[in-house]
Amino acid sequence: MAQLLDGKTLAQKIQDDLKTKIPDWVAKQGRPPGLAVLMVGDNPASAAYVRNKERACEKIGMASFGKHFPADTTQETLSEAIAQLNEDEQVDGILVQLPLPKHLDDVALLHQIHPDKDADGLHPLNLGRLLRGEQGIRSCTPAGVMEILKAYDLSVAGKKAVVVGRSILVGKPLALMLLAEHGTVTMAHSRTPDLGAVTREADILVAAVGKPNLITVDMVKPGAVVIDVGINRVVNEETGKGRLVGDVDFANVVNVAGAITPVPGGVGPMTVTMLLQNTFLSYCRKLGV
Ligand SMILES: Nc1nc(=O)c2c([nH]1)NC[C@@H]1CN(c3ccc(C(=O)N[C@@H](CCC(=O)O)C(=O)O)cc3)C=[N+]21
Ligand SMILES: [Mg+2]
Repeated sequence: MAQLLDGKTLAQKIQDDLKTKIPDWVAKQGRPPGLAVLMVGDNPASAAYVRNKERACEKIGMASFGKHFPADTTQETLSEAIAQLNEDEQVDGILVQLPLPKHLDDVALLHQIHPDKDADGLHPLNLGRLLRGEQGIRSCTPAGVMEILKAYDLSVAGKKAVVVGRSILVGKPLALMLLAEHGTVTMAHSRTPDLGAVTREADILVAAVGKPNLITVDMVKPGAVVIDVGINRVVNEETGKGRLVGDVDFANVVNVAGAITPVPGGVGPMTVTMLLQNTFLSYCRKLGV
């Protein structure tokens, strides 16, 4: 059986650490770090994520400023809201919950967030810094993956890493982070022929596509580290209950992999934690520490 990479416990540990640090800062600076979450519409999955983020803020003593807008909100209204948050001294991190309703231009809004308040690490300046190997705010999900590897002493240097999925949210930035840690990185995606032949080479295999059971046991090299970034809600036909699964056929792959992240309880909780950490670091930087 593979070693379980417990992102939930690691996330808890990092959040506890932030929770211990924050009161001292509040005492000295007169205010807590603050995160603003912009959400548009009432997509139930987004609403649940946003609630989680706000609850996590509250738990560690960070201020959260929820900005919830109706589904028919205009680009101008949102643009105005971001401009205000950019100026707001209480706000250290700004996040636009994705996906946005179709009529809105999400990229234009992401570009508008001040790069120093870009808690999600999706502003082109921060992505450019990652590409160049400069310091900057790193996107949360890939940063969470790297934290898991580090916490479990799974070194990347010299390893063959295969990232399946090339989104700007996960696949692309994660490939760059693995490369920065001296991995030999391959990016695979929906147009990759014979995906299994590629993934079987991986010492570190990351699935970030959003397709249940995409990675089957025959696609995994024995002993490989398997990181499952997929978050898929599926309904059990018999019970009618919804549950969360990743992109990896966990039940079978767990018998072959050397280490594996579960879903839930793997990468997901780390994403939220990295968002808090990014906001805290922006706060510290702003105060010149
Ligand atoms: N601007 C933006 N930034 C994001 O980072 C972002 C986003 N938009 N839109 C949606 C996706 C998705 N995402 C998740 C965060 C936490 C869990 C998470 O905590 N998952 C738990 C389970 C949660 C549950 O049970 O529903 C787990 O895997 O254990 C999942 C998914 C962030 N996203
Ligand atoms: Mg893709």
